[in-house]
Amino acid sequence: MSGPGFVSLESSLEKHLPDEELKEVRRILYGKDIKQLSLPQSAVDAAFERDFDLQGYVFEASPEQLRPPRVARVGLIQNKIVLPTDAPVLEQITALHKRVGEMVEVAAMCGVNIVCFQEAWTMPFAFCTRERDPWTEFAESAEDGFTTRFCQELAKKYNMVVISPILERDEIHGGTLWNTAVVVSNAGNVLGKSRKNHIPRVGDFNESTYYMEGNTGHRVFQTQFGKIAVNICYGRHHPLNWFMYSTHGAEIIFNPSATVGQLSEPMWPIEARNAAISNHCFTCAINRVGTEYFKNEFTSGDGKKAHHEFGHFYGSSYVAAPDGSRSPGLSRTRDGLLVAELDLNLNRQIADKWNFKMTGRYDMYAEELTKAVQHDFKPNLIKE
Ligand SMILES: NC(=O)NCCC(=O)O
Repeated sequence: MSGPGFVSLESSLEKHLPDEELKEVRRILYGKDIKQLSLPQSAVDAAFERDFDLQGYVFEASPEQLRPPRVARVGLIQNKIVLPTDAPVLEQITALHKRVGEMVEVAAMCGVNIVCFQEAWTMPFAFCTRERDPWTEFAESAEDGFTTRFCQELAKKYNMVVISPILERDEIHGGTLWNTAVVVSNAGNVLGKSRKNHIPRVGDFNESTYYMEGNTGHRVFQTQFGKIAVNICYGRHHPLNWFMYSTHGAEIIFNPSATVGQLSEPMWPIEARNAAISNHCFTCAINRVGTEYFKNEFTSGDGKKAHHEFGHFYGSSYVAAPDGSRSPGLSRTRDGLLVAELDLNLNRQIADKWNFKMTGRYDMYAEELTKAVQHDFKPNLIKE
């Protein structure tokens, strides 16, 4: 059942497993028990009235003698599009600003310091259609577009870092398009942007029709609340992409995504979590939610019938920690805000325990990779 009929793995386990067994299943599936974060009643009420899932968790670290805890609260927002995909472009964008704006207000009530939205949050995920019109009209300047200005207002109002993944129009380079996350500091300044490094060519993810592989490398943004990076969607299938953000010092790596049940759901709980473990950092996986309908049929190049829908975006956003623990996921079917309090001291504590940065044979890999990318590479393959 890859569609909207199944609410979440967590609710299914709770419904069907006896308490003692559930505890063991959780231990094995989710790692150490993480505490629920107590959220203000005003926030709980507002989420109920505004009809979205609100969950909060705490990832603690051990007390240290020389360092005080380094606590940051992150907010992950997943949402459906608001208007039909054939509504006028500006109305669609404005309706999404309004919806996400009211969710950010609740994030502020919960004390969130850094909020991240889903991939291409101001638009339907229309790249499946391969049509240019009107979808390229959703593209905006990362520096001073309508949406960036909106995020700057949110950032200033709530003293919150805002990560805003958009379709970028780059006027300096001939109006080219990019899939870009804009990072706005809590003072409301555009700290910078980070472009999607890996562009999918799978199923209906026809994004290569619109934009190319990003050219901003593995930027890490020093914010007041910690060093953050943004590994956009398809980059989560590339362990070296996570690794490079971590190599540049990222303490929290956000993964704003848009992916559907039929394609990737069994991979979803593993990839960002594995990245948190192998890189000694926190990761935040955010997926779009809902089913989007497009007026013109499109095909998937697989001999099957043309269709109007991409499939169900299954939400299930979650946070993973370097010790292998993770939060439950948000709903598969509803808009949601996941608030997580992270003690960033956990990163070094786990690094000191497991030593992956020390035991990693990066010099050996660097040398072998340098050879492997040459056209005349000879694999180290021994035959009888
Ligand atoms: N948006 C995007 O890159 N999706 C690709 C499909 C996937 O990574 O599951």
